[in-house]
Amino acid sequence: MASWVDLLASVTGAFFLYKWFNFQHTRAKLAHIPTLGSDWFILSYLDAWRFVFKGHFIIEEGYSKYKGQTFKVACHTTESGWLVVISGLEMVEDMRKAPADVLSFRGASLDLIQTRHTSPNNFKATPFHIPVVRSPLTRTFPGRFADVTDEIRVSCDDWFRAGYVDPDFHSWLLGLMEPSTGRNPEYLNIQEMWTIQIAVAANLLCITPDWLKPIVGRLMPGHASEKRAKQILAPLIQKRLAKHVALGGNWEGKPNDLITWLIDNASPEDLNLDVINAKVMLINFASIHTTSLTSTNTLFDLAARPEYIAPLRAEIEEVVAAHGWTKDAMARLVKLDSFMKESSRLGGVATMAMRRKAYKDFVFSNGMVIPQGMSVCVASGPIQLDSDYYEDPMEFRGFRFVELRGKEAAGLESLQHQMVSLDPTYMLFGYGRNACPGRFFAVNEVKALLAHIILNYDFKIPGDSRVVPEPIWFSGGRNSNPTAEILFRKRK
Ligand code: HEM
Repeated sequence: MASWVDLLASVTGAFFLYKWFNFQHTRAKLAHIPTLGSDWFILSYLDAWRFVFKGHFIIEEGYSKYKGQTFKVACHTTESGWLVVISGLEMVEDMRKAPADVLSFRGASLDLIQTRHTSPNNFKATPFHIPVVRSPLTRTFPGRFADVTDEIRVSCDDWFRAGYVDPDFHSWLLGLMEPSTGRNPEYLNIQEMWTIQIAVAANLLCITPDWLKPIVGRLMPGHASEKRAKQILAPLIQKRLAKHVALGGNWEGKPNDLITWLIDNASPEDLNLDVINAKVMLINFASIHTTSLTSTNTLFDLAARPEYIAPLRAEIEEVVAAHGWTKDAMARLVKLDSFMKESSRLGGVATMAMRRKAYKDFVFSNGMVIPQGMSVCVASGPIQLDSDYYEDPMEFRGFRFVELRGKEAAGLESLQHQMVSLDPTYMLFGYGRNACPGRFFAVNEVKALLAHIILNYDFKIPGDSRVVPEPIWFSGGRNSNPTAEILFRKRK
């Protein structure tokens, strides 16, 4: 009779055989695309781990070898285990024009975030949060700009009293617009941690065998956080749902906030507490860390280049004196916009953009084929540092974009060279139909936060250093160094 050891050895052997067969099958499909690293079974698995910690170097190396073409890297966060990287602007345009049912943002995100297991409520629901961000949120915030700046003032006072910066105000702004719940420290902490919990769980799930994922997924702390957030928001959401059902879309005193917009845009199947709560969390997921990283990166770049502080302060003082703390004033802060954009061009939040999954075979105009089931992205980081697109690309020129606007006589209303504009040579917000719908809100929010800090605080890197602390890279994502410090002092 076979012992347990024999049985275990057979199951393990069968599992590896299955993995090996799958690997060979995928390798054959992608044989026409050069590999950066090894395309042998075990070695490519090790390369996928190397990508987690050295992804940005690997993408840079691929770009310098295959600029204008395509290469592939081993990667845990795709279904196939490979990520195809493109680098030519013509190919970027092909991707932009590809229909969503051929190259899918949602397909790539479901793999990347492992949504089926990390947040089943978001997985089951339709993506109705996207039109909510694109339309009512973006339309409403200019008229609510006083709320935005008030929240920034309150948050800055709290942070600097506490002695550290914890940019959390988004939950109140986006999620609730009701200070009693939105400023609830437990809720803010849950929402902030959820983003990290989902990112960690997704990476773990990507290397978990498929049959184990439902079990491992359920054990992840993100589920408990979503449940607790739901308990906190339940009274608010349920009251609104009840009114919506009883009185329809229009009732007296209906608040103009995210929960209302989500309820108004949800289909009948999505109109329930679980889904509305999950959508609030998802929108905060998309906005909290991206916005705080962008603000933090810009602050470090500015603290390391104090010569920019005086001209930026002068611009803010002049514009705010004439136009107050309004959305209109933010549009006039052209130097600050340029500085923020230059900071993101050289740093940003990731070295790749436009990750899509091919739901059908996709053929680029140069004949290159991405087979169905494979994931593809753009080497946006190296493109942003390429001398073909930027003069002296490695030099930090804070007013680079405002000078370009001046040269081309682009008026205030022109989006050209502004941080929100979409451009294949600047992909902080992605490109094409899935480009970030929250970018208008995000840029204005970051600008208002930085303008407030620049006007009200003196700041510097300890020891008057002019060196920006090294960022921490993870799977091609760029995070500010968590041990780095900036010293702040309230201006007299
Ligand atoms: C500086 C801050 C932000 C950055 C750098 C950023 C960046 C991005 C990027 C790169 C994408 C993917 C685009 C693509 O693949 O083409 C994206 C998508 C998205 N962002 Fe943002 N984002 C920011 C702030 C926000 C904010 C504040 C919100 C909400 C108010 C938001 C909501 C979304 C949503 C819902 C999507 C998914 C779009 C879709 O599925 O079509 N983002 N963002």
